[in-house]
Amino acid sequence: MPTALLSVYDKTGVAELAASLHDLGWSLVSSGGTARAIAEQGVPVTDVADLTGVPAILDHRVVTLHPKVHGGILADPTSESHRADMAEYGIEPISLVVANLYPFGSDTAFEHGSGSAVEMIDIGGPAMVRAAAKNHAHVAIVVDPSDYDTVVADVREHGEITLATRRRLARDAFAHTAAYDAAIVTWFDSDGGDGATDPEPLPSTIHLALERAEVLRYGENPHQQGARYRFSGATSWWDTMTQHGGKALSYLNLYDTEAAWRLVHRYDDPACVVVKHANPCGVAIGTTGDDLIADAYVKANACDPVSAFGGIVAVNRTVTQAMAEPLSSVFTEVVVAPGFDGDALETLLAKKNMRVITAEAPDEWPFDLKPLDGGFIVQQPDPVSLDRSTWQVVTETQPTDEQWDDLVFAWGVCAAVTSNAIVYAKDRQAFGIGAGQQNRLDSARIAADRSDGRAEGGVCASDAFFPFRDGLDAAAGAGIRAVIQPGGSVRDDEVIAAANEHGIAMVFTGERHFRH
Ligand SMILES: NC(=O)c1ncn([C@@H]2O[C@H](COP(=O)(O)O)[C@@H](O)[C@H]2O)c1NC=O
Repeated sequence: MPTALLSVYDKTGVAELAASLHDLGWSLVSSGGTARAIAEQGVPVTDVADLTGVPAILDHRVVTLHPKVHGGILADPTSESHRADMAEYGIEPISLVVANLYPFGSDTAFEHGSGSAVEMIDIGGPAMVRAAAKNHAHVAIVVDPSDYDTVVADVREHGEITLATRRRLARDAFAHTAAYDAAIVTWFDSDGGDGATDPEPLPSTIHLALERAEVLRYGENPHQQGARYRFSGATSWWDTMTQHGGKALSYLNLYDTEAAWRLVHRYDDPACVVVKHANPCGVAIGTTGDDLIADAYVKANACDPVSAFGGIVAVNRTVTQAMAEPLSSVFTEVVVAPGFDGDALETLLAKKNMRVITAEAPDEWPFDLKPLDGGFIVQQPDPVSLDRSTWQVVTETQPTDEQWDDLVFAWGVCAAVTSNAIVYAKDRQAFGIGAGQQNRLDSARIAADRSDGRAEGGVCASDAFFPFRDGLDAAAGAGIRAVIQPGGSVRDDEVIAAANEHGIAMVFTGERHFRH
């Protein structure tokens, strides 16, 4: 009669599994709480304390850590010396381990204070999981309740859990304990484990444990496979968002939607962002009329309607019917918002190719990783401050109140644009976004070209300093009256003099926002 050892934190389905195994002739051993859950269903089970002769001690820190348990899991029945040890110490073989761990890596575990978080570090569980996974030639290990049916089906069909299943389960088991340990390391790095040590922003090791959340139709191009992965055991707004019909999101939809969703959350006022190829091609704040979010959309779309075709639209307010109507006449891949009025949703869902998404605000992850041969280059994410208290006016001319509003707005947009980035804006509406050029002058030319005179009297934002006065002269030529940039060029004096010559107000933020 084969023996299964069951010791689970998440008791979902464990009594049903135990009942099935019992019906198939297995005997069952289980740790205290799990044994009770099984016995309550009338299934015979031996408490592990009766097997080891030692009760759970040290407040559950030592329960299954015993040679009779680990010997039973790790024994190789084909080994003569193992068989001799088993006979000498009265060890019975265990053919199946069902274990799931204290949920340390989950959001709930992090709600515990430091002291109780330590108690959420499972020791006996991982020891059993790793032991069974190591000995997968003879033992099956199940860490996920969704595998219970597979195990029962295997036993019914083959009289045992097949080697193929055992290998797959062992692989998943090691992935499970690796993710578990990664969560513990991350917890130490986030507050030093005791809340007293300053976390190191870029620690000596980074432990990524990712689980495939969805397989995508393809990657960036149809010949590349693509999938979305998330941190094991954690969820983000991507997991909680609701897609109201429409086709599945593609790899590029995910990438561009993230860019749009992040940028629109930079603003408190009703705002709309249109993104194409990860760069904004329209951004506006709603300022006029009864329906500010509709106003923001119409203005954002007007920035560059050619690029907005097939774009991603993000707003930071509920989508109204007044916004949905003009939006429905523009081919749009994705619209993402915190909510939709009922009639607006109906209007948009009538557009078969539009993916309509309700989502929560995005989170920030502590690392920004970019692949490099043999690893990644890692940095902290770029925090973009729109607080002007530390900014400095460096020209004789001071910005007017309206220009200040536009400068703050344009700085927020500019920091989300691929370098070199130049943004022309007026009345908190972007009119020209020059992105991704290898020289700043070309970005300025593109911004001026796209603005087509509409930013006259408005402002210009530059993600890095102007190395020469030519960019400033180009902005002046386009009728720009105020400029925001980090400053810090060896030719700042020359650039400031140019601004003074043109009677332009110029603000230095002291912070560069290159974006590659
Ligand atoms: N200390 C031990 O020997 C030990 N053995 C098993 N556990 C864990 O205890 C939980 C099950 O306990 P119970 O069956 O008493 O509810 C499982 O999450 C299992 O991983 C242990 N707990 C923590 O390390």
